Amino acid sequence: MAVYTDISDEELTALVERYDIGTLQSAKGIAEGVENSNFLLHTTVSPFILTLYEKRTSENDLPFFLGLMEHLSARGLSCPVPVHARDGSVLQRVAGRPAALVTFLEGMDVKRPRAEHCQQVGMALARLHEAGADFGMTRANALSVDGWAPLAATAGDRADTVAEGLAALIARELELLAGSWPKDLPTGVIHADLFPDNVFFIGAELSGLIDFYFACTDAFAYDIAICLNAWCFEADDSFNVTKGRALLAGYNKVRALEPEEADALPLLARGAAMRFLLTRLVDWLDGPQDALVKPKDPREYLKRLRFHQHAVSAADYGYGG
Ligand SMILES: Nc1ncnc2c1ncn2[C@@H]1O[C@H](COP(=O)(O)OP(=O)(O)OP(=O)(O)O)[C@@H](O)[C@H]1O
Ligand SMILES: N[C@@H](CCO)C(=O)O
Repeated sequence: MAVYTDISDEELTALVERYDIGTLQSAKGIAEGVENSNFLLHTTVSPFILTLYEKRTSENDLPFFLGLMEHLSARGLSCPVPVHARDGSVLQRVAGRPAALVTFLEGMDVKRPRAEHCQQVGMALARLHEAGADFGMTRANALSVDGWAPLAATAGDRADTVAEGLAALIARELELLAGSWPKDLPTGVIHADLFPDNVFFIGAELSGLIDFYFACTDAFAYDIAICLNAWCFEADDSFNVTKGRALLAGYNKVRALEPEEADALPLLARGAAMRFLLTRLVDWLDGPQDALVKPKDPREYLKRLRFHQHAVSAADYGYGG
């Protein structure tokens, strides 16, 4: 589940009254997600999503995330849009937490993505990168190469309880990544967490993107590398090059990859696997012991990392083929 904070009926009614969105008819907590508390509200006008931001989403970053959704939507990208209260504000405080109401996006995530889904994700990612080009705010990526060593230190030798030799593997890998991480690739706004649960489809058509709470300013190609990790591996941990080819071709159709971006893909994919391995590892070891929030398995990303360690060029991901 992801409802860490309960809200009283009185508080919800008072919240809805701050907006010009009709009167509240129903509210229910949403089970999916692990980061923040989400509620589906129905008013006499339409459905909305109310998010209460929990501890991993910094309040200082909320103007960036909410402003970005508004900006991308104004540029034609389908994503939730923050709703303005009567006084013009988008950020509220509910049950002691920072909160925002956003529009409801129709569609469903796909549980078993196929190549045609991957192609559409590639196109949507490139559109996001283009639509973000004139966004006026920036946010450093706290979960890029400089942020990984502190996560590894938090896990420490306890990593070996998750997989034999994992602590040493992480140490070696971090040294390599820190020494070779590319610094001059084209950058801009990236989503940074465009996993299948954050992309909605209606039938076979992509209907929109959600969950911009890791968005930041970083290399576009790193965002592609995250998607290759999240969309193109099979349940048996093998890389599906047909899906990789579809994702990269979809991206390239909208925004052509620079040669140096393609060359950097194996290393970026390796770093992206490390990022999710580390955040999952820390959550696995130290996350809330609430049986309702099931931590995601870090070992999935260890297996992906091993694939990337052996990749030599973008062709291994289906690029140019
Ligand atoms: N604008 C929206 N329209 C429709 N459904 C939404 C919207 N925002 C969130 N949801 C629903 O709420 C769920 C959780 O949202 P979200 O992924 O943003 O939460 P999270 O806690 O940040 O999760 P994650 O673990 O992916 O970081 C989604 O899977 C989706 O079902
Ligand atoms: N998408 C992340 C979790 C939420 O950011 C993961 O699968 O580890």
